[in-house]
Amino acid sequence: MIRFDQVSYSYHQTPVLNNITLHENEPVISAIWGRNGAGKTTLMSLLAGHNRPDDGRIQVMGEDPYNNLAAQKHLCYIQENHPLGRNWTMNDLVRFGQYFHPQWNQEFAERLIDQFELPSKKKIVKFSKGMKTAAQMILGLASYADITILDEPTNGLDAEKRKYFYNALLESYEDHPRLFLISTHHIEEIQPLCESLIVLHRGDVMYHQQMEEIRERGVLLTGLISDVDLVTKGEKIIESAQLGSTKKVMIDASYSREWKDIAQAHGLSIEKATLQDYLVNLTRKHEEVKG
Ligand SMILES: Nc1ncnc2c1ncn2[C@@H]1O[C@H](COP(=O)(O)OP(=O)(O)OP(=O)(O)O)[C@@H](O)[C@H]1O
Repeated sequence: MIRFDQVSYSYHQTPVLNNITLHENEPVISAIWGRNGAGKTTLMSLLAGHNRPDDGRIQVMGEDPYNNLAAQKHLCYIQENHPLGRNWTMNDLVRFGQYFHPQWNQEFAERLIDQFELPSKKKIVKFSKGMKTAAQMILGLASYADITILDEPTNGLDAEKRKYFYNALLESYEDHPRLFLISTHHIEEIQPLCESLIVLHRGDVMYHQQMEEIRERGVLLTGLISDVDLVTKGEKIIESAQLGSTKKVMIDASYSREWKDIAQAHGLSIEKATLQDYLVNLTRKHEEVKG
């Protein structure tokens, strides 16, 4: 469905994406995670055809997305602070959606507008931050575009509205499976919905894996320093802290039956790290190793 082959991109001679290769061949919900400045927005805007790579090739449904209507008809890219007409109301936004997206689902759009309690005649520029985000997400979800790209889709949404968004995302995906690429800093909330995870780090694809594999990773062990050191010898430790005679470490391993047995045998407490903490530590460790 999408392909990046050895793609590089720089802003004014400063490299931002370095020789990226990334293929997503199936309709899945895929999360893109990375720390600030990792290159997520740049990658998404290249995919949407807003910019052209310096090197390499990008394809959307077999087409180069840059300046190409044949690719654009498959795409819906909702940026953070998506540019909308100054005088637009929700009625205008829906008309725009119907006009630009051949697979637009009007009934779904109307239902979401009701659910998010968005006034149909008020100018969107006068909406609150969360209401603006909801308006943009309705455009993305109801587009039913084959490739839907959402940049930080829950920014400014309160807990209840985020829940509405996740339910709407799942409903629309189940109704019409397609590729969703969703960049987020809030990986814990969205990970149950995602089948794939792309981790971008300093302009490189550090991981592109099945979510079910990566969500099991990150084991926290706590106990006496000597016991912790003994069982973690040879393991990849991605975080470590000591307090008196107690040590707590996070290791880059799967939270398995085997690790639970080892912990019990050595009197250590064991927990699953959150995915967010695991990814933060993993990318930090990567930086330390690379120097
Ligand atoms: N228009 C631009 N001109 C120059 N540099 C830019 C421009 N846009 C982004 N950059 C730089 O490119 C790098 C990647 O930025 P990008 O916005 O793609 O990262 P991101 O992963 O989306 O970050 P965040 O999580 O903070 O939104 C950063 O170093 C940023 O400063």
